[in-house]
Formats: sequence, C-alpha cells, structure tokens
Amino acid sequence: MNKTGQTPIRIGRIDFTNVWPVFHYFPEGRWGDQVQIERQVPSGLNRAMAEGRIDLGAISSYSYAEHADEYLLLPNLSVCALGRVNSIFLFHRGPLEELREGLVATASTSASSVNLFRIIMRRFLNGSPREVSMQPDLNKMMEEADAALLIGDDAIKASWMNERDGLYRMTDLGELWKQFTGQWMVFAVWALRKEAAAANPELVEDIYGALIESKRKSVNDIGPLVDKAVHSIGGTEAFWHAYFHGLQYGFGEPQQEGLLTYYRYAWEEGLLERQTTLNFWRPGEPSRTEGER
Ligand SMILES: C=C(O[C@@H]1C=C(C(=O)O)C=C[C@H]1O)C(=O)O
Repeated sequence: MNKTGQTPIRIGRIDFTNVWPVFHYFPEGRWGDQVQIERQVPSGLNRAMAEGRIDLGAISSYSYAEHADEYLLLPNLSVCALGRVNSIFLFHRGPLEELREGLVATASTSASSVNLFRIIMRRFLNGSPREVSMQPDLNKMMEEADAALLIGDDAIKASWMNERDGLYRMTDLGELWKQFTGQWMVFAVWALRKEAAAANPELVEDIYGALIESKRKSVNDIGPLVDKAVHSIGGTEAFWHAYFHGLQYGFGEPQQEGLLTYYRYAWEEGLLERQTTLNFWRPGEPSRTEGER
C-alpha cells in the first residue's frame, strides 16, 4: 500500500536495448508512487513475475507459457523478428552439427532463446548437447564449452568483439528459426498478472496506453534512440538503425502463429508440460479475457 491507499503496480523492464522503443517515452513519474519500475535481465523478471513481485511487464515469451494460467498478454506488444535478430547469437568453433553431442554454455539471463536452441537442435539438427548455464561472458563460456549462447546487449557486445578478433563462428538464432520454419519468432511478451488486472483496471489501462504511445513515438522516429545507444553502449549509427528496424514490437496474427509453433514444438520436445494458448487482456474489459485459439 502507498499514501493513496492503493497497491502500486510494479512494472518489469528488461534491462536490454531491445525493449527501448516501448519504454523510451514511457512517463515513469506520471503516477507518483502508484507505479514502480524494476529493471532486470529477462530471467530475473520471469522469476519476479512468477512470484508476484512484479505485476506487469516484459518477460521471456517462454515464461508466459509456463504461467499462462496466471497471466494475460498485453495486445500489440512484443519483441520479435522474422529472421535475423542481431542480439541472439550462438558462438561456436566448428559446424553446428558438431554440437550434437557437445557442451553448450547458455546465458543465465535467457529463457526463450535457450529453449529455442534446444528445439532447433533436437528437432532440426538431431542432437541433444549437454548444457551448462553461465553468466554472460563469452570468453569464460568458451573456456568451459564448445559453444556459447548469448542474448541481448551481452550478445551485441560479444559480436562486436568477435568481429574484431574473428575467433568464432556466429549463428543468429532468429535466422535459423526462419530457415527451418519460415515463421516469426517472438522473444519477449508483455504480460499482466490476472489479480492486478482485476484490482486496478483503470491504472492498467492508463499504463497500457502509455506503453503503446511510447512505441508509436519511437518507431515514428528512431533517431533519438539510435543516438542514445551509440553514446551509452557504443557501435555505429548504422548498426543501431538496422537493429531497431530488424526487431519488431507488434503482436499480430503472423507473430502469434510463430509463437504458437514455438510453444507446440517445445511441448512436443518435452520442454513444456502443456500446450499453450494465448490469452489476451482486453482494454476496458478487465474481468473478461479473450481465449485466442
Ligand atoms: C531479442 C532479444 O530477446 C530477448 C530474449 C529473451 C530470452 O531469451 O529469454 C527474453 C527477452 C527478450 O528481450 C534479445 O535478447 O535481444
């Protein structure tokens, strides 16, 4: 509870550049102490959301599937790509086929991409490498394992380092997924805990409107975000322009199809316990949810 006697809404913000468009113009202070923002890597937010320490925010799409009974999806928001992502890389020494019985170090920050990698290996490359989960540090990971899976800004920085040093092959998992399925891959979704939707419908609607408005402004003119990325992270303007254009932030039919394929494969490969449906929160109708296929 806060001064106004209302339970605040705690929002999770992935601490990677890939979500900037949805948060860059989000007016954090508009609601005083009724809205709090928590920044963490995806695995941290997945856990916080599952434990009810966060009410709304960006999480791994895989984590939604694990908790679909407790969450609703916010429409028209995701982090997705059709093909290259440029921030989800497998670094490896030899051909991918050599990893069938190898050891892969996976970033402890990820859920969606680790499971995407498992699906691709099992289903399309007929392998089941052993895994070790590690902090995202390319050099340390490659000391321990035959390959390393990195995501987000850690993957971007490691890719720059590797382009300079030319040590490893790099495979973009978004590109591989498209090669094998022809579909979109959705890496992050915006989810909402059902009890927060019921307890605070107007505030949720306000927050949702502000996220959509931030996305609209950012996509309309990506220039300010590119400048900020160059100054705070490094790299060239051309890189960040291509990055923000390669990623998409909507969640329409084709993206939903791609995500459902991913969930179905995860279930068929024994990674998820159940088949998953996409249940969306609907603005203005807090108590009704839309069961979509
Ligand atoms: C596009 C990306 O997707 C991220 C990958 C995630 C995961 O693997 O669990 C979670 C959220 C996304 O922000 C990225 O890592 O850059």
